[in-house]
Amino acid sequence: MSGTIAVLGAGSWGTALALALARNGRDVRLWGHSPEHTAQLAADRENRKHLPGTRFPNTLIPEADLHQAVAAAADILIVVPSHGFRDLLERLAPILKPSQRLAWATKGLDARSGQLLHEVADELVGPNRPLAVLSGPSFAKEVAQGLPTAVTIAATDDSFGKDFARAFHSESFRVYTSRDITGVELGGAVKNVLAVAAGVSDGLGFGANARAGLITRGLAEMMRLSQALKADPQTIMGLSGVGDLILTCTDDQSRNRRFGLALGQGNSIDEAVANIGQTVEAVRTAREVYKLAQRISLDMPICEQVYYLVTGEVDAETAVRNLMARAQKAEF
Ligand SMILES: NC(=O)C1=CN([C@@H]2O[C@H](COP(=O)(O)OP(=O)(O)OC[C@H]3O[C@@H](n4cnc5c(N)ncnc54)[C@H](O)[C@@H]3O)[C@@H](O)[C@H]2O)C=CC1
Ligand SMILES: O=C(CO)COP(=O)(O)O
Repeated sequence: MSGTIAVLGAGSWGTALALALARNGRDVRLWGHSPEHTAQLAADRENRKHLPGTRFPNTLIPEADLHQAVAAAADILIVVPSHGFRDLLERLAPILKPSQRLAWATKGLDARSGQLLHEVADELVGPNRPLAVLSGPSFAKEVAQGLPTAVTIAATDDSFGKDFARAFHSESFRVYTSRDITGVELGGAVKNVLAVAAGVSDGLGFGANARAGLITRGLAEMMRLSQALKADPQTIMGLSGVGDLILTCTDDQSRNRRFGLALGQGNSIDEAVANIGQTVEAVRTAREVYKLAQRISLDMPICEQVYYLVTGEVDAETAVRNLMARAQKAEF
């Protein structure tokens, strides 16, 4: 990755990643789907409105026009919420050049088909285009502030993986490479669902034992799903699996955890989503993970109860009772 990188998606994560790339000496075009928001970013290069103290380097250029952002770029990084991933790829398909490689930092599954995002990318802009995913324990605000962070980049193509990692890698942003796209994507999607469960438990005041139990049994569900989909179990023990699971289940910067906390404290789904005011991926991902587990007859009881919660079929206390009432079984 030596030329300009187009970061498509100017929410908190796209902006933080654009900052990380630009600070690392890369030319970046940052496209957002709201022209007003992009204009505001261009007018406020000190980033005072969103995150004071995170000035945009001169090499970071907000761009309201998708075609211009893509035309200027050697490679593309998508950072829109998962519900916008397929639509954006459909817009990109006719304008991407064959030489442009495609990466994303979106966490979730395709809401229309339940597919993993690399399957959607392969279908819409493949089949031979190098693809990569960036994931791991990384709150946008901390990355934007330049605080130490470690993530994983999994790529279909070793040279793309290495180039993309190099574009980000710095003293404050450590990037590990992987070939296991499926495992990295699964970890990033499922941890959001489990963070809701951890939040619910804490919102109900269940304490530290319950939280640690949920994280550990949640990890077992993540592992089971990754094995069923032929991902590498080691990936689940890495940054994009257990690393992000711990981060998201234990720190209130997580929107998914805060969503669960709000439900545990008796708020409705709509109230919780409105109060957070940003993307809460698990509201959709819980549905997709549930359907996937059903399709392949996989036991994922915590994810299942989160699905019943987000579809309004149970309340927080019933979800917990349902989990605790399960038959006794061997741990492994
Ligand atoms: N914020 C974080 O700390 C991290 C977020 N992520 C992931 O990054 C993705 C994006 O999340 P955030 O930037 O945090 O969300 P955000 O809520 O901060 O911003 C989302 C942005 O996407 C735009 N948007 C909404 N619908 C869209 C569509 N259909 N097409 C294009 N753009 C659309 C919104 O205008 C907004 O600017 C999610 O999948 C999230 O899980 C991953 C790691 C860290
Ligand atoms: O993925 C994240 C950190 O790695 C952000 O989590 P939330 O979307 O729950 O805020």
